[in-house]
Amino acid sequence: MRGALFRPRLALLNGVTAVGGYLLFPGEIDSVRLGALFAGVVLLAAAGSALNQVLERDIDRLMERTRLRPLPAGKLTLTGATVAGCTLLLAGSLVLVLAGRWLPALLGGAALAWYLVLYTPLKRRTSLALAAGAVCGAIPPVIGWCSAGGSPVDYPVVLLAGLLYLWQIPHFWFLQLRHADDYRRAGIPLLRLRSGDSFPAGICRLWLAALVAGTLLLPAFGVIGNPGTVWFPLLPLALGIVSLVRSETVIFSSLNLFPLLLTLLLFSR
Ligand code: HEM
Ligand SMILES: CC(C)=CCC/C(C)=C/CC/C(C)=C/COP(=O)(O)OP(=O)(O)O
Repeated sequence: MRGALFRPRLALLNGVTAVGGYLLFPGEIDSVRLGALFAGVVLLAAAGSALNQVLERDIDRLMERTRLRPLPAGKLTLTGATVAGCTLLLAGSLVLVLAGRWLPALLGGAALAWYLVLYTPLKRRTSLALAAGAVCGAIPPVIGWCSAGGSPVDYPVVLLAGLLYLWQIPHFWFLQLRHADDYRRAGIPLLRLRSGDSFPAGICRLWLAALVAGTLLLPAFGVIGNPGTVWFPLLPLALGIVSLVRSETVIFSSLNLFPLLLTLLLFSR
């Protein structure tokens, strides 16, 4: 997906995590509202990707990983990418409003604003931008929970969003380990614990252990209920095994399954 303006896999997985938030809410499943929620979040996440690439077209040109994207590759004009992103932004917001409530659309707009106005500029200045960026990716399940009728501060969705927040840190760190030279070339600051050192993979694995521990809390708080609890131990077990693998590329690809597997467990509630 190195040349995708909308980064479809990232957008679809954000839609999946929004569905997870919807399924977590106790009550009847309204399939039309669920479909509108999924479509709305996917459209907003795709809009975010396109507008992020408009803002980052200069550094995307400098990195092997992103130089084939439509803007640096000259396949799309700046106006074309901006119009595409704004069109998806409007479409996604409209679909979320038509799904029946204003709050999900407001949360979606807030997540995009946070991503484009805060995270994207901050990323050029400090490696701690990641802590801000992870807020964006933790919002889709809250959108789903609110679309089902819940409040953003209900503890089950706070726990689910908190776990997704935790997951995004190693999700990015293992990518950063693989593309460190790319990021240095683009002048993007990377987290280092001591000046000059490259980032120790050990910290990433320690964080994965924390993610396993956080995942184990889900049944304790009733987030995963029967019959999901029968299958549940497979998730932290798989996560624990992945964290022992040597290849950072394999860990990055395997970690991308985490939000999907978590949502499947919520389907089985
Ligand atoms: C702090 C938050 C996040 C950061 C910094 C981040 C960073 C990245 C980066 C840099 C890539 C590589 C993209 C490329 O090379 O084109 C990527 C890929 C990906 N991200 Fe994230 N991401 C974040 C949050 C999320 C969230 C919330 C999701 C979904 C729930 C997600 C799902 C994915 C997927 C599925 C890929 C693989 C895309 C592909 O290969 O096409 N990410 N992420
Ligand atoms: C509901 C809704 C719209 C939620 C927002 C979901 C969203 C856009 C999550 C992605 C978060 C993120 C920081 C991606 C990486 O961008 P990057 O610029 O670091 O990646 P890059 O280097 O590949 O461009």
